[in-house]
Amino acid sequence: MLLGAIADDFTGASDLANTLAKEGMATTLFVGAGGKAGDCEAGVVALKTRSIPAADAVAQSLYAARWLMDQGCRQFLFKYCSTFDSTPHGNIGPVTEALLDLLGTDIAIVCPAFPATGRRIFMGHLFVGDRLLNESGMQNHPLTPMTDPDLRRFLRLQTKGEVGAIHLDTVRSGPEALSSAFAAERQAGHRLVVTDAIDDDDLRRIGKVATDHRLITGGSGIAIGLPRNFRDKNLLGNKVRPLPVPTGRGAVLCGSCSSMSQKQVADYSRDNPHYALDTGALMAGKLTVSEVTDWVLQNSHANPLVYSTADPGTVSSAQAAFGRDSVATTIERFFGELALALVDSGVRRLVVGGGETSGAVVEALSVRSLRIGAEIDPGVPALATERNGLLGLALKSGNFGAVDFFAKALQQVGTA
Ligand SMILES: Nc1ncnc2c1ncn2[C@@H]1O[C@H](COP(=O)(O)OP(=O)(O)O)[C@@H](O)[C@H]1O
Ligand SMILES: O=C(O)[C@H](O)C(=O)COP(=O)(O)O
Repeated sequence: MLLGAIADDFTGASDLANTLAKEGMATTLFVGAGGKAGDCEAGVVALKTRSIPAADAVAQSLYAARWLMDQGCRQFLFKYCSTFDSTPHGNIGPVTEALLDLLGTDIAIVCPAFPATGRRIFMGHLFVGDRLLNESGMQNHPLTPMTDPDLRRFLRLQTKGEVGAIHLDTVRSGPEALSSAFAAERQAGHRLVVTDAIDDDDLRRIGKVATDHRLITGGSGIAIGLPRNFRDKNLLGNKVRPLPVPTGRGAVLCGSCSSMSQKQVADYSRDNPHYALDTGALMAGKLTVSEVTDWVLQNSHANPLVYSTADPGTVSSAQAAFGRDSVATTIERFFGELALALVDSGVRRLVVGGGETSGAVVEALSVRSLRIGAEIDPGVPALATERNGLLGLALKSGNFGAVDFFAKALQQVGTA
């Protein structure tokens, strides 16, 4: 294994694995660290650490990093959300600083840019499309409302040390100038450096200069230029293999409340059976997994949708009534148990919307690794794994995918 990545949620891990596979690295997505790595050139360890206490996120990330070091990795990538999903006391800073210490290195690029999905960084500020982060809808996220687009200022709330910055004009001034800028940041003691990028060429410029950086952090975009560095050193073996195709019934589970997920749920619901989870009934213990499982199986000929997706007002009301963390945990657990019941009842194609939701589903299925297939929409690949036979999955990041994503994904993760 050449490149080892640690992702703070499952859709993000899938998104990064997609980028690395598209750029020609034989990539495996691991559910947690440990066990046999098999024959891959890039390993992405999916964790569910984005919204847990920082100390726990650091411990789990260091365990994963040590496992990747044992697999022989030369370069390490800490992958978080392209919308920098975190909180003022969140985990991106502490995990990055702990990884710098473990890996014995003194600089980490901080670059969540992912232009293919509209995430761009200019003068240290994160844009989603033509909106600043705090006006993009991410300010309404149920767990990590993003209210400050200034990454340097926001990240500094989480770090021990000062946060540096390299702006677009330097990124575009050639490899020597960019290397010198990183050296200057090191000299200034800035171990985390927010680095501008507004298109894929910027990401490839940064990736090329970062060829010897032991640790890099960002969204999946920052990985675009990394496989080329390994190929230029004749380290890649053209090992990418096509994905096996499962056959069987499908279902869609969506716990994401993003603005795009709301559109996707509405679009899919027009032509397919759909079931909206009643959060109040769920919190009162009046809604059971078995009754929803029965409903899905009765409608399984039409690939039904089950969702908790709701508008920000509805989400806020539920959080006020039952507590943010309690609602989140209960809904995630419900989707995990539902997915397990469906797969063990013969469902062979599962499309999941939401990062935390996907983590709950994949962990409930107790699968150890997933293979990466073709990209369905930017940042979302088809995946395959084994549980009672071949299982096709798609783990959709909250705001990723076109409006018709669910129907498209069901067709691309297997056949009916
Ligand atoms: N109707 C709802 N009310 C409150 N919280 C919800 C609701 N539906 C989902 N959630 C919670 O919101 C969070 C959504 O996070 P996630 O699955 O990562 O979606 P995204 O990818 O959009 O960030 C999860 O913890 C989920 O359980
Ligand atoms: O947007 C990204 O970089 C990732 O794919 C991601 O982390 C999305 O997280 P979400 O919770 O699924 O929105």
